[in-house]
Amino acid sequence: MADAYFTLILLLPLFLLALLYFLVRPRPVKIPIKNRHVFITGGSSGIGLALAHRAAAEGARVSILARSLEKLEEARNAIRLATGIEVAVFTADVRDYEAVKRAVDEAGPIDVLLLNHGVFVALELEKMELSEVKFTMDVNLMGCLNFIKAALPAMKNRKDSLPASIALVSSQAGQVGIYGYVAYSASKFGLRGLAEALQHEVIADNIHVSLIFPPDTDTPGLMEENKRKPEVTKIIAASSGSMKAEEVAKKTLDGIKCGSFIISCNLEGIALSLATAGLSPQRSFLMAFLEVAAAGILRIVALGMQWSWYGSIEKYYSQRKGAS
Ligand SMILES: NC(=O)C1=CN([C@@H]2O[C@H](COP(=O)(O)OP(=O)(O)OC[C@H]3O[C@@H](n4cnc5c(N)ncnc54)[C@H](OP(=O)(O)O)[C@@H]3O)[C@@H](O)[C@H]2O)C=CC1
Ligand SMILES: CCCCCCCCCCCCCCCC(=O)[C@@H](N)CO
Repeated sequence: MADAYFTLILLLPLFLLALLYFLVRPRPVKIPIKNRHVFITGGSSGIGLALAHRAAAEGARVSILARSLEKLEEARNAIRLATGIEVAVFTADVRDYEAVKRAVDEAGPIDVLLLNHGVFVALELEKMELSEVKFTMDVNLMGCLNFIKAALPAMKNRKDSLPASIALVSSQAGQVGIYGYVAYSASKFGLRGLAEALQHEVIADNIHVSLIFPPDTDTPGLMEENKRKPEVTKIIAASSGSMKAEEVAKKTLDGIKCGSFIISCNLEGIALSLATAGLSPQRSFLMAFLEVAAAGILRIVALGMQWSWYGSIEKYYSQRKGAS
């Protein structure tokens, strides 16, 4: 009897693995980037610039887009200096559909569309101007919709039969809401709904959607954000440490190349993605296995995180009361 139980406990995970192997959708895919057109928005700074460097070094034909031509040319020079490769630059504000359309038409059909542009201010909603809230939503969310709408027809009509990719840079603050990120989290959570629905619509065209969830990353954008960031936002964000832009760029390109729907960047990020797997698509039966096996325990860890974050918020407010 004890033996039978023992065998069952051993066999159960094997059955589960076998089941998940047949169950996971969409099916696994490999997306090459060498000799293909990789278009990166926000490619003049931070994570986008690191992505452009890396994609160029891996042999892709790279285009970068941002608002400031000056920063774009600086980026182009830096990439030429480091790799000897010439990237194409395009200026547009992602909020302006006509300008985006012109850039996309000029650049030619895209194989890997990397929507990385983004703006962020960490501030309580109460202290933010409504114009800043709208700006965040317009750039981070509408900017991606504008771009996809403009680029999709040519992406669908691409000549080769190779798989293509649309990748969106969200944030760990797009997986869990955090103090100071009411507007930002709204814009980044929005990308998830966008991505899940879009994957349904483009799977038949062999286009694969990825969502990237970086933690705090050392970039010019973060330096700027830190000037006004509430202390408690810093404490909560520190739960996931911080990364270099080059490390995030590596995880991102590796994830895109194997078609991962969700791309986490560090260990905390993997735990966060497992804990928030929900109904998102999963191509890897091994990740699916982890999602199923770890669900219960990760919910307890998540509740522990909230316990500690609410503790920080409580402390922050009692100190502020004491000070005034
Ligand atoms: N750094 C971090 O801690 C984290 C960042 N992220 C996300 O990663 C992405 C990149 O961040 P990061 O590298 O730090 O940002 P940076 O501020 O360093 O760079 C942002 C890039 O986006 C471009 N951009 C901004 N607004 C627009 C616009 N309206 N139209 C076109 N281009 C625009 C900027 O160029 P220009 O100003 O010339 O237009 C620049 O190239 C963002 O989506 C961000 O939300 C996610 C998690 C953590
Ligand atoms: C269940 C397991 C949980 C594991 C730990 C989870 C830790 C979450 C921390 C979230 C940090 C968010 C940083 C946002 C960075 C960002 O986007 C800004 N810098 C703006 O760019």
